Amino acid sequence: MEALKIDDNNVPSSEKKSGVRKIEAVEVSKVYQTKKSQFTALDRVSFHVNAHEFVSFVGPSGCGKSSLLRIVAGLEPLTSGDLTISGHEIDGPGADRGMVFQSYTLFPWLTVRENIEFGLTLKGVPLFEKRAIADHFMELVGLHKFAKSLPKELSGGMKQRVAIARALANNPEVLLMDEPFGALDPQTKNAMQELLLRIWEKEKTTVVFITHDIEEAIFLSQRVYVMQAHPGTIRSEIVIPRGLRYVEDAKDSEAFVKLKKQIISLIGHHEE
Ligand SMILES: Nc1ncnc2c1ncn2[C@@H]1O[C@H](COP(=O)(O)OP(=O)(O)OP(=O)(O)O)[C@@H](O)[C@H]1O
Repeated sequence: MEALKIDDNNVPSSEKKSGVRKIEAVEVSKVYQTKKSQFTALDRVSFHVNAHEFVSFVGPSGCGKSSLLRIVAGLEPLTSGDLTISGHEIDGPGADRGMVFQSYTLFPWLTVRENIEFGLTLKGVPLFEKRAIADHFMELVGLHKFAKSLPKELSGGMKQRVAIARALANNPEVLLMDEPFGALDPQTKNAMQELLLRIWEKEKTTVVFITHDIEEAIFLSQRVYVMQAHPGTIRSEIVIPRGLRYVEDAKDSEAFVKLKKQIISLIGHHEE
């Protein structure tokens, strides 16, 4: 794995400190068994995510991004290697991990409030507490006026805001996001990125984010793992200077564009 050297003078010292390891993957491989053959989707992938960190994975289609996230979510078993969350091996889905997918996964027959309260209802959280938690997260994603709306009455961006609120309401240690804004129009996508950053800064949830969109990964993350396909491996780990996104028109700044080009060339080189 090759590490790019990026000037991180803008990164506040608090972000430079190596934090507590939340997720640790050591040589994780995933081999899918089809009827006739085997397919290695991930080949000895090692990475880590510190507590409260925002880490993205980018890479060409088929490099195993979704497989990786599904393994971390416990939805898919790994074939070999070690994968721990807070030091514990992952052996299935758990309340410590919340998921937000690209496709809208809200319950269509439940209102916004009921969708957000769903996990809390399952856990038997008392009504008063449940209401207060849902109120907090509806406020956080700006949907308090839509508490009684059904998903079909909401736009795509609003549905994803409910999905984020629903995941966070369960107080997960890690938020796993698989192309959550992939189906949104550019304007809504930008607004959602800003919202997610505000939420992350406020709640300090650990976020693992999968995206095709290099610009999105640079804008949101503290670190980006660049993957390559055939077989899926990690090509590079890039530390994103935090100051990068806090300048005006951040995505058009020289440093941002330079970084984007570097990542494109890393991915492009291996897509040939
Ligand atoms: N259940 C499965 N059985 C067999 N092969 C699979 C299975 N799931 C994924 N694969 C293969 O593993 C590889 C990695 O798939 P994965 O969806 O993880 O990649 P990805 O990087 O998320 O792709 P994309 O960006 O296109 O969503 C692909 O070649 C895919 O065809």
